[in-house]
Amino acid sequence: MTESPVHPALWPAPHTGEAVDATVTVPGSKSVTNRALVLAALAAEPGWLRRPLRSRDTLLMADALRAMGVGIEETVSSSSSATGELDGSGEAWRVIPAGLHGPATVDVGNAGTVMRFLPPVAALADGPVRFDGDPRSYERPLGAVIDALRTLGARIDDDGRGALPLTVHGSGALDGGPVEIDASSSSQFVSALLLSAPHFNQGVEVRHTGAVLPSMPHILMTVDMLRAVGAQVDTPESGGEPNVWRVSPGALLGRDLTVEPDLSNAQPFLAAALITGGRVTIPDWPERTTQPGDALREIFTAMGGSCELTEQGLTFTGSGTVHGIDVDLGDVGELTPGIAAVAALADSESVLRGVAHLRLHETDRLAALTREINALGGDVTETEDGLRIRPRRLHGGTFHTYHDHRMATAGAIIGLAVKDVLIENVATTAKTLPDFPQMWTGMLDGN
Ligand SMILES: O=C(O)C1=C[C@@H](OP(=O)(O)O)[C@@H](O)[C@H](O)C1
Ligand SMILES: C=C(OP(=O)(O)O)C(=O)O
Repeated sequence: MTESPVHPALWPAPHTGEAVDATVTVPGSKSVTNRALVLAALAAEPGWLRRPLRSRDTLLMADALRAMGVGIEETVSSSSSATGELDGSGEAWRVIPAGLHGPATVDVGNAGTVMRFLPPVAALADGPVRFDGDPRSYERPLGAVIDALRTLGARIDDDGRGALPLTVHGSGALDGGPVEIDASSSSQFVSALLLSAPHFNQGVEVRHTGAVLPSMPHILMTVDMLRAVGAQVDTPESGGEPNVWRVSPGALLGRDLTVEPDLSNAQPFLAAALITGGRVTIPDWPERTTQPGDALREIFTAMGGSCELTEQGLTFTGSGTVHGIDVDLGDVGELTPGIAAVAALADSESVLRGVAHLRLHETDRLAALTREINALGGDVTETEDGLRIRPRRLHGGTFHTYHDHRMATAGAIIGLAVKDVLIENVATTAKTLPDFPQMWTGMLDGN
């Protein structure tokens, strides 16, 4: 772990001895919103994005596309926004595609989706696009995307480390064609190349050469969303070769898309029902989805409790006991911090497998979870590809978050069951869920 705990603000995590009983409306999916923005920006006609997530990661994506010339306007139902700024008051974004222009500057923050999905878009711009971001963005893997784009015809200046900061010198078009890529450290490498590929002269054929490929549902999300805007995509699931995806060149439709709630952001609220033996309903839980958070129905049921999907949404009911679990989370890695928090409160040991790549997420999540749960009296050890968690009686203390939104929500889960837990820099949840503290206290008030 390279970062040290720095932020002074400490948030007393709400604690309760009672079963929670609440309905929690969760804002839109980060992953869907940021894909939809890219695809709408590349479409041949304007489109709508309804109930988009407004959070740091998605506002950075919107700002970056705007910097390259795309129109993104906030609309409200009764009157239109005076300035067109994305101030969060509107209900939908209207995306008006335009020729992509440089020079432009893109701040990726610490958003994996922005730092991976946009360099291929920038390669289509007619001038240089400079990418920079938070200190952690310099450490997150990007070299495979840079190399792949060079193979496909792009000119990119970086400092030779295969990471940010960098400049993509867009020339208005990209050849495209076949490319090999090792995406074992992030599925976002594959998604990035596929999303822009309808605009490459020859489309793309992406061949993953690595030993493992994490977060497969997120690649399926990319493929589904591409097809929904008219792209032709051949995949291993549609009878193609294993680990090979092909996208044909072609125009994309402007669509009217309503974004599903972010099921990974629903996780802490479902966890609250599980660990307090309570009940939480998440409205608008989709019947079918590619979001990895849907796996929580199975995982949290195996850890105790039950769930029911009705017209009201997904209701999860805790049984009053929490069991440990032995599970491969390779497909659903972003759920690991929340599952680790619940596992620390369980009645038996857990082993979380298949998530070595989490060492390169917002922070080294395996090290951060181990250090912070153990600082509260826990017994967590890192394995080669995950965590072994032996539940212990935990005590209060400061839970550091390392600029990682999911560390903050993991700490809040523990604080619900353990008195006097202080979350350092809970504001880091703004990456994907700016209202988290209010939503969390609202849940305890039964809202
Ligand atoms: O494509 C996406 O929207 C995402 C893919 C996953 O990344 P990795 O494959 O790097 O884990 C996931 O963890 C991240 O939160 C979002
Ligand atoms: C890994 C995550 O984010 P990013 O999109 O920045 O990779 C996450 O949200 O858990």
